[in-house]
Amino acid sequence: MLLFTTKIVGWKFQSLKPLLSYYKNTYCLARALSVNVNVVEVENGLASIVGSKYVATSHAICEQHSHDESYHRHLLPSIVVWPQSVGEVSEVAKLCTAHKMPMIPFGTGTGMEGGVAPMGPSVSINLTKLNEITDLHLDDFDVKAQPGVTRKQLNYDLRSTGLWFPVDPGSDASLCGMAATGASGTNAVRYGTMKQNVLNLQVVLADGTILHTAGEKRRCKKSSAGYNLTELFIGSEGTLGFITSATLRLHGQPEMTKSAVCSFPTIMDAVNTAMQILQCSIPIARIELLDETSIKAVNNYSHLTHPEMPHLFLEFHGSAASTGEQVDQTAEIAGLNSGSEFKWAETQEEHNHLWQARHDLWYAVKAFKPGSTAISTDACVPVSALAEAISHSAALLDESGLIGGILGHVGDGNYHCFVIVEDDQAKLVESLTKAIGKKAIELGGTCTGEHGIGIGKRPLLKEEVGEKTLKLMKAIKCSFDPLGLMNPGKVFS
Ligand SMILES: Cc1cc2c(cc1C)N(C[C@H](O)[C@H](O)[C@H](O)COP(=O)(O)OP(=O)(O)OC[C@H]1O[C@@H](n3cnc4c(N)ncnc43)[C@H](O)[C@@H]1O)c1[nH]c(=O)[nH]c(=O)c1N2
Ligand SMILES: O=C(O)C(=O)Cc1ccccc1
Ligand SMILES: [Mn+2]
Repeated sequence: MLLFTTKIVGWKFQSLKPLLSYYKNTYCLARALSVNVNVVEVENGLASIVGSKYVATSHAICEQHSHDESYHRHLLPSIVVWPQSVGEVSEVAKLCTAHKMPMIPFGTGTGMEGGVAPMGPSVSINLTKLNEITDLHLDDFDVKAQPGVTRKQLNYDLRSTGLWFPVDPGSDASLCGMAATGASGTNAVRYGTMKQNVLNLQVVLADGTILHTAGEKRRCKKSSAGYNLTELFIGSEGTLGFITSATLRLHGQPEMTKSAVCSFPTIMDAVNTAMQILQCSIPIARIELLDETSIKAVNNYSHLTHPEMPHLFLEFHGSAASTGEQVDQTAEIAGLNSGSEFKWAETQEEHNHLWQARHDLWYAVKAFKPGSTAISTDACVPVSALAEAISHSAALLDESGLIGGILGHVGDGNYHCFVIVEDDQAKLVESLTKAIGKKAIELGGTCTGEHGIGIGKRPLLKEEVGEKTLKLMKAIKCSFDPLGLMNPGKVFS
């Protein structure tokens, strides 16, 4: 499929032969991308090329760029490049377009839906070398971050300003990758998802065009000026272009933070508590459901001793008076649903340990059976439908006989059902994830609240949005990327 047949000239190399026999096309692309490359090492038939503007890679590096945190495994990228500036991203895009070479933006590779996995010969474009935080406006609560900046890095840099960026997938993902997947996490119930927290994006299109989705320098909290191209890019999963900076909305650090856990006899008691907290409009900052299996995983992995029962992990933000009021109301609702007394994180260490354990749940789940595969669903329903959705998933899980459990950002109606599988159980998992996605759709929800469509949920997208809407989405994609070079095989088949 690759179109490079040009003669290789102007290269210094140690051994060309293995490369040519295996990866002739890759090699030609590398040459197209940079004229000053020195091949310093040849490993497993692939080139490790350093000392150039763009860096091509060894087999190990290609392997690293062939997958994210999910089970999806396809091909290795033909080559990996690290542009050092937005101009270089544009240059790479122009070259790829000239050679009709598919391009895959790579953030930190923490995605859960195979978004960075090549489906055919492709260039993986690692954006982490662009890692500046610029344009911090303390008075306006906004900041601009390049794609190499992660959420932890941003919050570390902001720590003495009184401001913070609250969207937190448990991973230390890149902020632009988070925009690309429409990420959220535990604080979204209070502070919103990436959709509510991005004011503008700089993007590079497949043909190399550089533009700002809301217009250059725009950083206002509202705008009615034309189409909302910023939101169009949020959740686009690298299929529309490269996000090369994100202008983000910041928030004031809460005056007071209180965290507690509460156990319940049944998962439904916990879910009903969450629903009632929201229906009473308590401005809770975090309300996370962990079923019995999730608690077992957390206890084992993070050395905690929670009773092996369904739990809500809770966090309250505000002044002493307002958190006190929120806590009293929440405790009353939990009590009415047979919830236990709250167990408080008394010190900063306990607080950090509690939330780190929650954020590490993915690794805790994987540690259940080392060497096996963990699979996660990501349904989201209107909060009033949460009890029905979760009891449906719990029943399916029970019937399947698989090791698995349920956890969720229940304040948003978003929950993950996870299972641990062996390789020969793929069919079983496929039917389980499909059934959970379909049920969420039937209840007015979505098959993905935060992880994206990626590879595995492409058939569900049609079911969710309908044929006409899907056709329009494809037409939009085509107007940004007429040759279909941006992350092909993702979102759409
Ligand atoms: C332990 C753990 C826990 C969680 C999660 C992961 C892990 C490992 N996640 C998922 C993940 O962290 C989330 O999807 C991030 O937004 C992915 O960001 P990366 O930078 O890693 O993108 P990654 O590199 O994985 O890419 C993801 C997709 O975005 C595209 N992309 C990346 N950077 C881009 C850019 N600059 N321009 C254009 N396209 C780009 C890629 O092409 C790909 O399609 C999550 N998520 C969540 O929402 N809530 C949660 O609770 C969690 N929890
Ligand atoms: O931790 C989360 O909220 C995630 O989105 C990742 C995840 C999914 C399923 C099981 C554990 C962690
Ligand atoms: Mn999640």
